Amino acid sequence: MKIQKEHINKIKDYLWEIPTSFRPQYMNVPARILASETLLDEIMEDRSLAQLVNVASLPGIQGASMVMPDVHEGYGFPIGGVAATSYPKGAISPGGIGYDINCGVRLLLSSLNRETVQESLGVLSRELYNHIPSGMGKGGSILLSSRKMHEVLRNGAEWAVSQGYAKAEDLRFIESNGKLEMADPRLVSERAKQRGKDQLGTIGSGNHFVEVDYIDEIYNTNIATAYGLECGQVVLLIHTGSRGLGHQVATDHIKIIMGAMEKYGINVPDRELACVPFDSEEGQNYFRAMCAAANFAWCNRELISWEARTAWAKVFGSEVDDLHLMYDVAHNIAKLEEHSVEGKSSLMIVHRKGATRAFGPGFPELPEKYLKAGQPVIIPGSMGTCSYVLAGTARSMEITFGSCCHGAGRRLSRTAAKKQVNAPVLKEELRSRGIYVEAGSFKGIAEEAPVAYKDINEVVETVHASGIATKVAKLKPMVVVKG
Ligand SMILES: Nc1nc2c(ncn2[C@@H]2O[C@H](COP(=O)(O)O)[C@@H](O)[C@H]2O)c(=O)[nH]1
Ligand SMILES: [Mn+2]
Ligand SMILES: [Mn+2]
Repeated sequence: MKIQKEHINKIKDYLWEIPTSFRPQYMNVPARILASETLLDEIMEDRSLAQLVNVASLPGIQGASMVMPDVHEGYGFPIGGVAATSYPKGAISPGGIGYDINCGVRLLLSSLNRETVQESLGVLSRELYNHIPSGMGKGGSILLSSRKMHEVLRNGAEWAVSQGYAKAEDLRFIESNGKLEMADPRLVSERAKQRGKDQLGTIGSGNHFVEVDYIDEIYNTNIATAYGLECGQVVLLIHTGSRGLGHQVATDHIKIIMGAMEKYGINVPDRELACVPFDSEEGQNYFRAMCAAANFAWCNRELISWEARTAWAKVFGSEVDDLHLMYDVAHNIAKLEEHSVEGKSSLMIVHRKGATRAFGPGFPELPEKYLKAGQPVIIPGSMGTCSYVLAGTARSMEITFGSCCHGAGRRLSRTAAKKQVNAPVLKEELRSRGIYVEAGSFKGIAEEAPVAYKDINEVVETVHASGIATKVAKLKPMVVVKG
């Protein structure tokens, strides 16, 4: 089914809708798109909107099936999608979370400024590359026994603190404090545990990275001050998830859930939307395993922070107590949250797949110094353009179930990017612009070239103008370590 422009109604600036009358036989709610006119044209080039319409058929879906402006097609659900289902009988669908459970980003702040680090960038890029294992299947220095694996899966980032890899203060600056209480390590298969046992502290390949940026522009001084951001300040951005462990959890449970659908009489237009009632045995088993994998990812980003802090101290001196965690937020996850649809508030299962939580001011989980500002929303762009920090708003609660975009979003497939991009030339070009790239392969650089991604400025303008998040600061890259 190809979605054409005539199927889409404009609701207001930046908000579009495909009504249920488009596919009344299976759409339970309308499908909504948050995009500028330009981005909408780009979005229509792949299967994202057909997938968005399919998601509207999920049992128990509430309000609307939604996509953010960075949307592109994914496994069953589009990447950049949000779907909230009713608790406890609505659907839980692993495809709505993605294979890299709790892929996410964190931002750490240094006390150094752009000029101070300029001379050290070459050394810094090599030290970060040497301290942080990257690349497909690359293991780290920690080998988890099965007892320790259970502790990590149960306790998330807290485990890293308990072992002396991080200070307890980090935990306050992580979504859900880096730990989902419903995690049950017994529901994570032996195969998944085997895959993950040497993967803590590793970034993996492709789209994942560790990046040194400087703050190029501040848009909202009050919020920037609350977050501790200043113009010219050097910061570190980490993007990765739950590695092979999370992938195996998704693989195992998708198979189980596909097999169980018939029992619950569930029919969806695409097998990749496989789902079961949240309160079913299979639904609970997946959710609790997903929580465990999410905990593994938070612990992973904490361990990578430890490696980065070690490299940092080696380059800038151990007396510099630096790289304080500003915030860590997931973009592939399902959470139980209270939301309101047509004035009625209730508990929902919010699937965010390539979408960032963006809760507004006053959200009690936030550290006190962010309470007035709202939750930090960290949006990476690409290795050659820029990234952004935004703040969640009350408006996001009204229109996107407290969610925002998670990046620029792909516009070229990996294969197409490899055909178009000459990686050695790109690496040199970035170097001439002051950006040091360290990567395991030229193939990885080509796949992740800036041209492979949409215009991050346009994506961020869209979420800012639609009111779901407020622009706070723009970051520009100086060092990029890629898998
Ligand atoms: N600052 C950087 N941003 C990057 C880089 N490579 C990718 N990206 C952006 O991250 C998001 C994450 O998307 P995901 O779906 O892979 O989780 C992506 O949309 C890009 O905009 C980079 O090297 N640096
Ligand atoms: Mn990601
Ligand atoms: Mn990922």
